[in-house]
Amino acid sequence: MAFSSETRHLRNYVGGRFVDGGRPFDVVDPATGKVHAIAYEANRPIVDAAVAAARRAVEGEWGRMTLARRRSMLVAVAEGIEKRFDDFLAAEIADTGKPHGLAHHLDIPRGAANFRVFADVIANLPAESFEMDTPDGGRALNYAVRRPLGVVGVISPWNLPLLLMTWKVAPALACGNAVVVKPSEETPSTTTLLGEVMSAVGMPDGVFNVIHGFGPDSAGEFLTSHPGVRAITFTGETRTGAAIMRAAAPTVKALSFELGGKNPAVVFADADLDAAVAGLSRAVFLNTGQICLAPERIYVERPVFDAFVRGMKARAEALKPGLPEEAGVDFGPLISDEHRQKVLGYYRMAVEDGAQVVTGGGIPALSGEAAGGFFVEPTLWTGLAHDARVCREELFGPCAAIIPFDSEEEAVRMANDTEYGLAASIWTTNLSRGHRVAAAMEVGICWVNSWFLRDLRTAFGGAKLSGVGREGGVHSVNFYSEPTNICIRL
Ligand SMILES: NC(=O)c1ccc[n+]([C@@H]2O[C@H](COP(=O)([O-])OP(=O)(O)OC[C@H]3O[C@@H](n4cnc5c(N)ncnc54)[C@H](O)[C@@H]3O)[C@@H](O)[C@H]2O)c1
Ligand SMILES: N/C(=C\C=C\C=O)C(=O)O
Repeated sequence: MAFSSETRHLRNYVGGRFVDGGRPFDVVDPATGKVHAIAYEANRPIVDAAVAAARRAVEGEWGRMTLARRRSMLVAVAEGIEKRFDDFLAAEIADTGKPHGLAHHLDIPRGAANFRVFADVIANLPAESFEMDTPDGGRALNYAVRRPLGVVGVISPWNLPLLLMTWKVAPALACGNAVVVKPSEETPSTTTLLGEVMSAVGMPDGVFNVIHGFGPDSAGEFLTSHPGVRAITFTGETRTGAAIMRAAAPTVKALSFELGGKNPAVVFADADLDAAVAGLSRAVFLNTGQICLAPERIYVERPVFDAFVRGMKARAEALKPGLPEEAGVDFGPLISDEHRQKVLGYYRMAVEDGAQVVTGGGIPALSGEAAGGFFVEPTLWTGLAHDARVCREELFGPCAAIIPFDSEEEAVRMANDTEYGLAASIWTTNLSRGHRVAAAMEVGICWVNSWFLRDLRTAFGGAKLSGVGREGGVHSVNFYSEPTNICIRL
C-alpha cells in the first residue's frame, strides 16, 4: 500500500506480519506541527513476541540459509526500497519535515546502498588462518569460522531515520542475525515501511521485527534488558547510551554505540576559502544541523577570519526555509517543538555569554502551514570564548560558533578540548599540514577539504564519549558476528 499523506496507522511488525495492540501515540509532521500518523507502542508481551520470532528465525530457515541466498535477500531488500522509492520518500518527509531534495539525494538512496554494500562485504570476507610449529616438533593449522550473534536489538534516532536504521540492520542480517528494531518515536514510518518490503521480498518470518515506542519503561528498555537479546546497536545521545549500557549489563550484551558529538572544524589561512565556506555552510546547516557529524565549533586562522565569517553569513542568509515540497526550499524544521525550545534556549544562552550574532538567533517568519512548523533561523556567532557552554555542549541545531586562532598548536588544542570525539574537518591547501592535523584530531572520522564523504567500507564511529566500537565494512562484521578459532594438528 502506498504511503499516503493521510493519517496512517503504524503497527508493530512481528514474525513477518503487522500485529494489533499497544497504546496509540501521535506522530507529528515537524514542517506543519500536525499529526500525520498514529503509531502503536509495543508493550512487553509484544517485545517478547518479537524477540521470540527473531530467535525462531535464527534457529530455523534463516539460520540454515546459504550465504549466497542470504546475499540475494539483501539485494532484494535494496531493490524493494528502490522500487518503493517514492513511498519511502513521502514517509521520511512526513516524519522529519526535511526538504524533498535532501531526502531524495541522501536518506532514501543510502537506505538501499547500505544493503548493497554489506551484501558485497560479506561475500568478499577473508578468513583468518595461521600455521604453527607444535612443541613436539610437528605442525598445526589454525583457522577462524564466523557465526552470527543471534538476536540483535537495533535502536535508531530521528535525524536520518532510514539511513541510520539500515546502517545497522543490513550488516546484522548480512552476518546471519535476526533483528528487533525500535525506531525513534519521532520517526517510525520508514522503519515500518521496511517491514512491508521484507514481507514483499519473502524475508523469512522473524528475521526483521519492528517495535514502536519510547525509551524508559517502554519498548526501548524492554528490548535493551531482554535476556533473549544478545547485542544492542544504538545511535543516539551519549546519556541514552549510558542508560542502555546499564540496562544491558545484567545480561552482558555486546554493545555498539554511535553517540553525540561536539565536532570542530579548522580553517587555515592557506585554505581555499570559497571551498571552505561552501563545505562548512553545508556541514553546519544540512538537515537543519541535525547531523551528528556537523561542526558546531569552527576555528579560523585570524588572517582570513573576517572573510570567512562574511562568506558563512551570506550562505546562511541565502537558505530558504519552508515546506518540504515547496520549490527552492533547502532548509527544514527541527524535529519537534521540544527540540526547538532546547535550541532556542542555547540561542539565548549564547547572547548571554557575550556572543555577537552574525546572523539568525530566532524563529523565521513563515506563513501558511509552515507557520505551525518547528523552524528556527540558521545562526552563526562570533565573540564567544572557546569554553562557553554553547561551545562545549551538543546543540544539534543549525548553528555554529566561529572562533579565531593564531597557531596550528592552538587550533589542535582547542579542537581536542572536548569530552566528545566523533568527527572533525580540516581545511588547508598545505597537504602535509592536512595529514598532520587530521592525525592529531582525537576523533573517529576526520575529513580534509571535505565533509560527510562516505566510503561505507571504512571505520565509522566515535572516540571518547562519542561512541563504543566502529561500524562500516569489516568493522560491522566484527561486531555482528564472532569468530571460532579451530586448531588442527597436521
Ligand atoms: N554518532 C552517530 O553516528 C549519531 C548519528 C545520529 C545521531 N546521533 C546522536 O543522536 C542524538 C539525537 O538523536 P535522538 O534525540 O533520537 O537520541 P536519543 O538518545 O534521545 O534517542 C535515540 C533512540 O533511543 C531511544 N531511547 C531513548 N532512551 C532510551 C532508553 N533508556 N532505553 C532504550 N532506548 C532509548 C529513543 O526512543 C530513540 O529511538 C544526538 O545526540 C546525536 O548526536 C549520533
Ligand atoms: N552513520 C552514518 C552517518 C551518521 C550521521 C549522523 O547523524 C553513515 O553515513 O553511515
